[in-house]
Parts: sequence; structure tokens; C-alpha cells
Amino acid sequence: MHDVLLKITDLHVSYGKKAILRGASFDVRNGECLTLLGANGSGKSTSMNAICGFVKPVSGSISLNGTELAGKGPHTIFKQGVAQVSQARDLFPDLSVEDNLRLGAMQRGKGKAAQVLADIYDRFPRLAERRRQATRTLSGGEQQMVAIGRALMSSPLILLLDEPSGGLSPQFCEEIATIMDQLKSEGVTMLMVEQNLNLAFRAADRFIVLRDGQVVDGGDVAAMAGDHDAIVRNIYL
Ligand SMILES: Nc1ncnc2c1ncn2[C@@H]1O[C@H](COP(=O)(O)OP(=O)(O)OP(=O)(O)O)[C@@H](O)[C@H]1O
Repeated sequence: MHDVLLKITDLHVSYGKKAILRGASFDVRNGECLTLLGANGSGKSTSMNAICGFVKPVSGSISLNGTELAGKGPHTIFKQGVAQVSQARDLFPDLSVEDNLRLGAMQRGKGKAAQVLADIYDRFPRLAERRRQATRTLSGGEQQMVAIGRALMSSPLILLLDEPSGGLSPQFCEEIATIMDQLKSEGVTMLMVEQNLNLAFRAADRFIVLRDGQVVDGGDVAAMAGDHDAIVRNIYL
């Protein structure tokens, strides 16, 4: 097993003539949670979308366990083991919780999917209780759990989370943080974009700061000993 699971090297992404990522390089190590920080428009979501194949890079490398992903399509990248937690709004609102979860299994055989589904219900008892309910009738936080559960159904090598706390109450942010702690203790590798700095620093092992499409700062969260002010200043410079 490589120490580095995902290696991004000199990544350039443009929308039309507008360069958004301008030589971004960073690694995600096996089993860690890395958080991408940066001001609005610095290229965080673009980085996630390039890794998932929704946006094609102009140049640079995205390597997963030594396999090149840059230029491949979203379906191929998903099959290689990269699962993005969709926003809750991307769920199928009229389908039941269970049907939404099952859609995440795609590649799995029937027996394996049933086992993974059982594991997800163990992890999210709240979803088990609501398995037959139409997803639109769930609260925002519960829908976010379905989105995380659906991504986990493919047993990914790396889970990408774009704003997992988006619009949730403090109580649900806490629940999401607990879920992420649990995933980390199980060795799930995660890459996260999160504007809620409390959640970002609580869940992450390491952080990087993007500015104008380049990585300008980064380090271990634990080494900061709770002193986040300097990082915050660096984000919003
Ligand atoms: N599909 C697109 N077409 C054209 N420009 C885009 C597209 N998607 C994003 N952009 C632009 O690219 C820049 C970076 O956007 P991106 O969403 O990556 O930033 P971000 O760091 O995630 O910001 P935020 O914190 O506001 O979500 C922005 O200026 C945005 O307007």
C-alpha cells in the first residue's frame, strides 16, 4: 500500500480562457482526512470536480495509487474508487432512503451490496428507521446522511466531501463531525472542502490553503494546537 493515495501534481484547470487552477499540487495520504481551505472562488470545488472527472484538466496529473485519472470520465474514476458525496439536493427525492442508498452500490454484486447496506444502517440507525420513507420527507441533515451513505455504498478508496456541513444546524454539524471521526477510525481516506472552520479543523488531520488556484499554505492540524488565527488570516488575505 502506498503512503500517498492521491497525488495531484501541477494541475491546471480553465473554464474557457479563465485559468482557475494554476499549478496546484498536493497529496492525500492513506487513511487521513485532508481539508481544502480557501476564499470563495479560490478553486476548491474545481479541484474536487477535476478529481471526479466532471471537469477535464488542461494539464497536470491526478494519480490514485499510481493510476492516472486525469482526462478520464466520471464513471471510470468512480469505478477506480473515488466517490463524491453529492449535495443532498442530488438525491432522488421521491425514492425511498433505501433505494437512494442502493443506487450507490452500482458495481457490487447482490450479496456484497446487502452486506454494505447492513453496515450503513449500523452506522446510521436514523436511516435504518426511515428506510422506507421518501427521501424528500427527511430533514436536511438526514438527507446529508443519505448522501454520505450512498457514497459509502461503493466502498470507495477515497471519499470526497464538498461542504458536508452546508446549511445544517450546529447539532447536525456535530453529528456529521462524529460520523467523520468514525469513518477516520475505520481508515476511510477523505478529502473535504469545508467553510465551517470548526468542523474543518475538528475532522481534518491536515489542511491546505488554495489561493488563486495554487496551494499557498498547509500543515498538520494537531501541530497548530488550536491556534487557527494565522491560518484564517492566510485564507482571506
Ligand atoms: N462551470 C463553470 N464555468 C465558468 N466558471 C466557473 C465554473 N465553475 C466555477 N467557475 C468559476 O471558477 C472560480 C472558482 O470556482 P470554485 O467553485 O472552484 O471556487 P471555490 O473555491 O469552491 O469557491 P466557493 O468557496 O465560493 O464555493 C470562480 O470564479 C467561479 O465563478
